[in-house]
Amino acid sequence: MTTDIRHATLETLPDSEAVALRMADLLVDGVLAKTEGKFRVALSGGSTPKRLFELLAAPALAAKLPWDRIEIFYGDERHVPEGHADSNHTVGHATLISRVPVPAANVHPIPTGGTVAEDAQAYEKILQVAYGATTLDPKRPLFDLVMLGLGTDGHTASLFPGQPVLKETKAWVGTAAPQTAPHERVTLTYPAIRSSALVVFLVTGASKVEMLHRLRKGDPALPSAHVESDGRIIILADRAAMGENA
Ligand SMILES: O=C(O)[C@H](O)[C@@H](O)[C@H](O)[C@H](O)COP(=O)(O)O
Repeated sequence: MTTDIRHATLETLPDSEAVALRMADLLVDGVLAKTEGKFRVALSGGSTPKRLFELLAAPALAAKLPWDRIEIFYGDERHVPEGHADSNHTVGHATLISRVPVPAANVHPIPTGGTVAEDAQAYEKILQVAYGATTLDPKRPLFDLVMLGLGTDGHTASLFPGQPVLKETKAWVGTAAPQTAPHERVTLTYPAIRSSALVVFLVTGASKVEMLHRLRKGDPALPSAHVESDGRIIILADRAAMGENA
């Protein structure tokens, strides 16, 4: 049964550190509960997840995870050369991947060496090989966990307002050329995000108050409000994003 944003579970935490800790718990619980096959997680980009990545890389927590059974993907990527400071994989690699014993074969950065269209197609192929099929089955999610952020314009991943990729109903990966953010982008589409056991939005800080309020109401003007999951959706928000510290 597909979950839409109005049926998401909201958890309000005291601050961004508590949000990161709760996300880490959800990840550990999910990985340990998965008894067969690899746990496929799509990491979100931007600045919010950095603290989560640092927590997951901390020795005490890292030791709890069977890293050989975790496959790491990204929800989106800025179309910049490998190693560029603005790349989500540069951040993910520096703060998490380089610090934990996850096998290199389990890490799938979004390609950025070709044209943005070529790289989107290449990433879709990577996902299909990992999934073992080219058609998504609602009863068998592509991702065990999709982490998403929330932009101050209501975007998520690189599903930005007004972008043609918002209308994509078949492809798993698309491209975006946002006017309000740097770089062309490669992004998971709604169908790929929907193929998930759990979607978790991480929303922290006072700058997100308006968008979080509109997201929770399912405001159709927000690309993030069209996110669905074949599993569950959880919104982890701190008090600042809920406007409670005003
Ligand atoms: O590549 C990206 O930038 C992200 O995927 C994007 O969707 C991000 O999650 C939001 O813009 C929130 O960004 P912050 O966490 O920096 O507020």
